[in-house]
Amino acid sequence: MTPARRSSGDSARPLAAGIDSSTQSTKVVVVDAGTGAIVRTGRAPHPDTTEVEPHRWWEAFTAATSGLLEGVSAIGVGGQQHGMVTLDEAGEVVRPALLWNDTRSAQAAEDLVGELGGPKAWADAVGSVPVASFTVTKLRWMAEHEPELADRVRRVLLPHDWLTWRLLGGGLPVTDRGDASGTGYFSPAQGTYRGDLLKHAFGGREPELPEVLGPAEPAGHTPDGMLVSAGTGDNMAAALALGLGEGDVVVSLGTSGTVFGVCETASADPSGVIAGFADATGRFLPLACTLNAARVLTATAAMLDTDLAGLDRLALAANPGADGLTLLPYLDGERTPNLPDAAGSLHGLRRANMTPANVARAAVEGMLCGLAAGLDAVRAEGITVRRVLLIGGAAQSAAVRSVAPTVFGVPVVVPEPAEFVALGAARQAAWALSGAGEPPVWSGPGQRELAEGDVSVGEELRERHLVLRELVHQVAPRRGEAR
Ligand SMILES: Nc1ncnc2c1ncn2[C@@H]1O[C@H](COP(=O)(O)OP(=O)(O)O)[C@@H](O)[C@H]1O
Ligand SMILES: O=C(CO)[C@@H](O)[C@H](O)COP(=O)(O)O
Repeated sequence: MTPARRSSGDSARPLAAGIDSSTQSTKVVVVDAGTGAIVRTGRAPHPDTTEVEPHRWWEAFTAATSGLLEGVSAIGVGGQQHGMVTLDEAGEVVRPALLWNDTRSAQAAEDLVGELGGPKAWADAVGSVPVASFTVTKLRWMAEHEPELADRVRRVLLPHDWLTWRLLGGGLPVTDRGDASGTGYFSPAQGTYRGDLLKHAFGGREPELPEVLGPAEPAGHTPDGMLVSAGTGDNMAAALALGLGEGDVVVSLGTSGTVFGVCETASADPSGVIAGFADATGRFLPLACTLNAARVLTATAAMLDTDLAGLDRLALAANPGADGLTLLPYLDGERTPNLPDAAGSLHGLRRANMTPANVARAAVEGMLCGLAAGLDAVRAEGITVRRVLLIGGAAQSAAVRSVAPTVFGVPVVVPEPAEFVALGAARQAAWALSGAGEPPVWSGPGQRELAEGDVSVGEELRERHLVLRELVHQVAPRRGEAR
């Protein structure tokens, strides 16, 4: 049946919707497609686990969009990267999706890197050296641990691919080069899948993969006529919303901590620190990702028997440097550096400095120092860091805003309002709707520049972080030390 198309003529000002289906929740923005002005917003939580039944994302999407999509002409989905969604012959989910932050495939990652020529060969082939986050390692894990289930898999999708496919009401799944570049079986430089790597990883099985659409290519229409854009990964969507210029580097503090900029050439970092992703406009998005960001603050607040506002108050009451306390927050293991089995450390304790305020401060400083190391890695890729754009849930924290300029050592701005993944997905949808060669020009977000940091304190904090990191490297379980 031909869907009833909603043309932009249905109303004087067409609306576009953007979805952010990230680790902890689904967020929705509905905007004026011409200006980007926000008209409506919604959100709904996701389960707090590292394997999730994809239908739970659909439930969250349904709840978050309830009553919001009336009159919307186009919709796009930005999703958490890397998650493994497996479908059988009938399009049913074979097993719950393994998310980017599920580290069970760490050994599979090491094995794959060793089997197929080592880190440089992987970086050259797919732009990244796979760690447990990457889809290809999850497929290897499944082939080894759940071979009967693996035999049933006919298609492999990413979270945003699956949601887009559900929005379209079925048919052949699609993706975009941004999200595809996080699989470990797609070459961002060539713009093609590496079916040979997928087949090897998945024990000789050759599941079908979604077609890779161009940045503004429509994926189709929903049964009731909304245009659906290709969608992309959440970091790529945020980059599209922010319209990054020369010298702009984003630090996103969600469940993951990410550091990225946009450039014209593909990255291939054999150290594995930088993932050489593609972006959502036809360019590239070198990115460093830590496993421990916003949740370091929620976990520390819980330990101190307070809430996030209380944690802010404590951290701001402490001296810079937390009187010598250093927290290395590998609370869920770590991805960068690749220490999936490591644990966190609190170092430098003395009777005089063991206060809740110092622990709160050390948590904020420790989380940010991990991202400062990511900034150095992005610089090493040739990206100029003139200023940091601070986004993600934990960018709302007053303590984070106070400490970030010191730790990063460059000017830091906080763009407002906050939901840039959803806004980027909406911008992509508006772009696909317009049929134009370039994304719509929206007035950029309001920006607040944070007060300048203290250069010498910043240097000392980063140095302390690196020293503790070296110590932890020496005692961390050996498997994680390969890179
Ligand atoms: N004021 C705040 N201070 C510190 N953390 C915050 C604050 N507001 C939200 N967060 C944290 O931000 C996280 C959610 O951020 P978000 O970017 O939406 O994550 P994700 O995209 O991974 O789902 C949660 O862990 C939440 O506790
Ligand atoms: O794995 C990565 C990037 O490579 C993560 O950034 C995920 O894309 C999840 O993002 P958040 O939910 O933390 O925003």
